[in-house]
Amino acid sequence: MRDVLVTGAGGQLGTELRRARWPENVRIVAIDVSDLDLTDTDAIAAKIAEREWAAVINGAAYTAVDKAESDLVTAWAVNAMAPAAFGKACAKAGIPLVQVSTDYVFAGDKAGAWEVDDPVAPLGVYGASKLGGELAVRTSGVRHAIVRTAWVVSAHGANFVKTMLRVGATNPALRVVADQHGSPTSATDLADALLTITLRLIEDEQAPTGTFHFSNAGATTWADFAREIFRQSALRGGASAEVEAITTADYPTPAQRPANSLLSHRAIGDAYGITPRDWDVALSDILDELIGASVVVATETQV
Ligand SMILES: NC(=O)C1=CN([C@@H]2O[C@H](COP(=O)(O)OP(=O)(O)OC[C@H]3O[C@@H](n4cnc5c(N)ncnc54)[C@H](OP(=O)(O)O)[C@@H]3O)[C@@H](O)[C@H]2O)C=CC1
Ligand SMILES: Cc1cn([C@H]2C[C@H](O)[C@@H](COP(=O)(O)OP(=O)(O)O[C@H]3O[C@@H](C)C(=O)[C@@H](O)[C@H]3O)O2)c(=O)[nH]c1=O
Ligand SMILES: [Mg+2]
Repeated sequence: MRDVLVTGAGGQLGTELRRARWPENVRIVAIDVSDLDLTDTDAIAAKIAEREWAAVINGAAYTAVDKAESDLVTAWAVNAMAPAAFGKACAKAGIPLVQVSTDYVFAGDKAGAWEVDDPVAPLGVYGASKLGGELAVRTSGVRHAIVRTAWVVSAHGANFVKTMLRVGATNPALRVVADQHGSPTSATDLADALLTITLRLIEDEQAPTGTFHFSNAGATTWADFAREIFRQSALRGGASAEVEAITTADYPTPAQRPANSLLSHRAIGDAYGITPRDWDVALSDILDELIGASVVVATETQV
């Protein structure tokens, strides 16, 4: 049996990694803060030394983007120091580390999709702390894959889809920013991609390492994403609301966010043959789980 340690067990990604179709000889040991507090770097080293792990997927993070602006010590502890500790401990144990990172390492000022080696320039504490985690993993000497993703959504945990459905249930109209561009990512699809990468890293010492991008395919804005959520929700008899397109300036937040978050899939396609499906198709699976499958109304003539 190969044991794979997964942090962030109760998060969006951790939940989907637990549900993913791992081979029978792989056991997922998913842990949360009660098993291991990631601000305790000694405890991280002890957890890795505890047994012979096959690999580690660090799916936990401090993901409250606005809160991080005023809580930077905790954000840096979880997002940078913990990956550093995992990098060091996994290098010592000779096992691969899969670290998850974010589009928010980029400034968002590029016209096209961000390539893995494009210059990073985070706009806020969350992005900077995640970049710190990337740099620490890269310089730890561990065999690693850093997978940047963006706009992660799922039927579980806190995310934009669930926020829209909750707020849309009691409000006829919502104001949503229309000048931030990106691709939503189903946590289920991200988990599948990480499964592929992790298994290759376990099985093959020569498996591709380095930095990769994964999101679902297709570009949208938060406003158009919200519209599609309500369109598909209404088809299922769920909440619906009008979406008023606003600018980032109309929606002030503590943290600045990138205007363009689009991630290129070139590296992950070349190295691992992973080609993501369209984001609106992935969204449909999430709404099936949250609301139920779409109702097909039969138009029968009553006699
Ligand atoms: N969500 C998104 O839109 C995006 C996420 N990412 C990255 O993807 C990865 C997965 O994110 P996602 O699943 O959405 O995040 P979630 O916020 O859903 O889950 C994060 C998990 O990390 C845990 N965690 C936080 N602090 C600690 C700590 N001190 N010790 C142990 N566990 C802790 C949380 O536990 P608890 O809830 O108990 O605090 C939670 O289970 C992260 O690396 C994130 O940075 C990248 C781009 C977009
Ligand atoms: C709820 C709401 C949000 N917005 C805006 C704010 C923001 O620009 C955008 C999305 O809101 P969120 O709160 O989901 O944004 P945010 O938490 O910044 O999402 C980010 O999380 C981190 C962890 C990442 O790594 C990123 O990839 C990204 O997914 O929509 C509105 O315009 N209207 C609204 O009613
Ligand atoms: Mg958020």
